[in-house]
Amino acid sequence: MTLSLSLQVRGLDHAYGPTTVLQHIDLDVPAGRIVALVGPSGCGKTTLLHLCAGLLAPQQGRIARPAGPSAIMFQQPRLVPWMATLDNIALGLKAQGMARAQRHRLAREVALALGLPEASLAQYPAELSGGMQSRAALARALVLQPALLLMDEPFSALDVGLRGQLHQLLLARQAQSGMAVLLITHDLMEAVRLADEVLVLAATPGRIVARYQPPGQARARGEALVHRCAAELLQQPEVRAAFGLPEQEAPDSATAPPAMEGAGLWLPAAHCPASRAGHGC
Ligand SMILES: Nc1ncnc2c1ncn2[C@@H]1O[C@H](COP(=O)(O)OP(=O)(O)OP(=O)(O)O)[C@@H](O)[C@H]1O
Repeated sequence: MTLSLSLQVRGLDHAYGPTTVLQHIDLDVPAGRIVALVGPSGCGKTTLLHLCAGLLAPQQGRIARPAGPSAIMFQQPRLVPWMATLDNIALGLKAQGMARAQRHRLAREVALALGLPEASLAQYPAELSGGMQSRAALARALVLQPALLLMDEPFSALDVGLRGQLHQLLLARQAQSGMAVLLITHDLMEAVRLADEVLVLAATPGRIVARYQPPGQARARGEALVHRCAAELLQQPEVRAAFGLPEQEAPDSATAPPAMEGAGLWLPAAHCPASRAGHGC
């Protein structure tokens, strides 16, 4: 099956002054897929997301974005404090010039689908819980029906239950809409739980050192499979080195566990040329 490409990055380098923070980044996020970018603090994840969003200009290399609208979701909800929740959610539609009644109708629809109570829509952000603010931020992004959704650790400040709920809501919406999602996370388990492809970024300079495709559809992945896949990924020397973990000792063949069933497809980045990335390499 040929997947139409939504986001394509080729040969991207970026430096802040004399310091190179991203080197030779190649990635594809096809429509209808979630690609997770995982790596240690400071490896350049946010810089890469900002380049993909057009918030920073590429210094070298090229980025092709989809023709449709893009939306970005940050770690903090970043709601406008003096606007009611409904107006916050409808903000992007207002910027597109949509009439007030229509944008409020669409914003209400998405907000309720994401579990925000009707009463919260007239409240100001300071009156909402942290979880409700995160739902509002997700609603503000989804109401735009983006062809591309860029997410910078949007769930990292949430408790495990709420994070799980928002994961499910994101997957359900994504399955309906066919948008492409680039998700940045520190959390390997979250990456394996949600993504069609996990890219591991190492630091200094930031570069992709491993590409991993967890098996099956994200919505069908159970916890046990997610744990097994994350463990498999963490056995790879490139991934361990990226996260500063010590090398693993060679397994004792007498006591080594059997090969993991249902595990995903892993390749070090060097064995996965850009031309094949995202296409079942
Ligand atoms: N505007 C800037 N000017 C100079 N250096 C910067 C700037 N923004 C980021 N950096 C540096 O670039 C490197 C990558 O930063 P970036 O925020 O992209 O990493 P990250 O992987 O998102 O980190 P974290 O996971 O901690 O958020 C870091 O060393 C950071 O200090």
